[in-house]
Amino acid sequence: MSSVIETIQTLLVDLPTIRPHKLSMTTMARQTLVIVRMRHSDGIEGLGEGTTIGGLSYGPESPESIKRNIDTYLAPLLIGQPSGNLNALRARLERHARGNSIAKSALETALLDAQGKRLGLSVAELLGGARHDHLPVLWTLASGDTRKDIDEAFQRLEDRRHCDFKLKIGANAVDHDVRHVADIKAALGDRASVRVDVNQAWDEATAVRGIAALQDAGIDLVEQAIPAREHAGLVRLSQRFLVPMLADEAVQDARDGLTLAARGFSGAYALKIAKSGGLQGVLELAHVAQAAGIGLYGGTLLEGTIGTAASLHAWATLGDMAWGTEMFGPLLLKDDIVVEPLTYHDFGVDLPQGPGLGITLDEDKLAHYARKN
Ligand SMILES: O=C(O)C[C@H]1C=CC(=O)O1
Ligand SMILES: [Mn+2]
Repeated sequence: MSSVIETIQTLLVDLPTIRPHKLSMTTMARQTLVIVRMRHSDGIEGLGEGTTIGGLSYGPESPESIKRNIDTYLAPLLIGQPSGNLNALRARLERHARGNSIAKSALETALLDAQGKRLGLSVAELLGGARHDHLPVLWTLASGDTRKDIDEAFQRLEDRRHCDFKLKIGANAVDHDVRHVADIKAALGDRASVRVDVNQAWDEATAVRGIAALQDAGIDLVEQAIPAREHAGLVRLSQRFLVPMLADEAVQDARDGLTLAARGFSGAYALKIAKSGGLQGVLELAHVAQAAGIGLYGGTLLEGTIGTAASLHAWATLGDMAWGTEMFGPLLLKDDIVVEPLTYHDFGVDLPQGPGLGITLDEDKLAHYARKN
């Protein structure tokens, strides 16, 4: 008899960050991973992970709601179903549950991990094959202090860990933020690419003023300067400036990608498995972007190793990503819950090898960091 899904366990795992991570909407001192352990009747376990940033300040899903919605609504849709038909399972989740893209991504990751282990293929191989085994990774400077950010950037350059940097801005007045960014760019010069992420903090008039100054300062990319739903404004900004716009919160899935492209947006899309409900959904968005001549960027919701590995398997199947990736999530965390962490070197990260995600849980670490109530 072919395998069926038997149990789905969810765990909240709290890991401290190596330093406060200051975003426009909140400051993170820890990250909460929602870990999914999906057991199948053939004895195989699939691992998945869902994260968000800053509780509810980023989006409508919180770690607690992800866990609760999987336990109460999504897991019962999957339990007892055949393990191997991922397209049917994805359609079933879509038909019976709206939204909840982070929860769905965690589940689809666990399904793919199990299927890969079952067939002896990596997740990238299941998705058609990896075109890369080493992907570039930038680092986010977000200590909130210009001097500290500059020191951090030089350290990463020296260690050959990162040569592209993203600065999180939008929490302060625009002039203050622009000075902060310009000082960092001036210190780094041509040694590094510097980009900014405003996380929707500006209105369009502020964005016009801020982006003009950022462009003069030599910034390479401006991410989500205005609110997610202001597609028309984002199109105007992309047409007004030479510095390219990166759409993040504005594009969740392929449909958003198509709408924005059809309205005349140019620039790049931040791909995130969490926004698109999983690896298949995010690749659909990537293909729309490719068809529209829009650049690709491998994004993160600050996932730990499992979610980061899942994303890497998806990005590895794509051709060149014009803006690389930001799959540094595990490096922002003080500890890990896997036996073998990802390998970061030479300004990037290696695609994990082996069946499924290529990741093994460290049971002791998991037990230590898992929330007890
Ligand atoms: O891009 C975001 O909005 C989310 C995230 C990615 C890197 C980072 O520091 O925050
Ligand atoms: Mn962003």
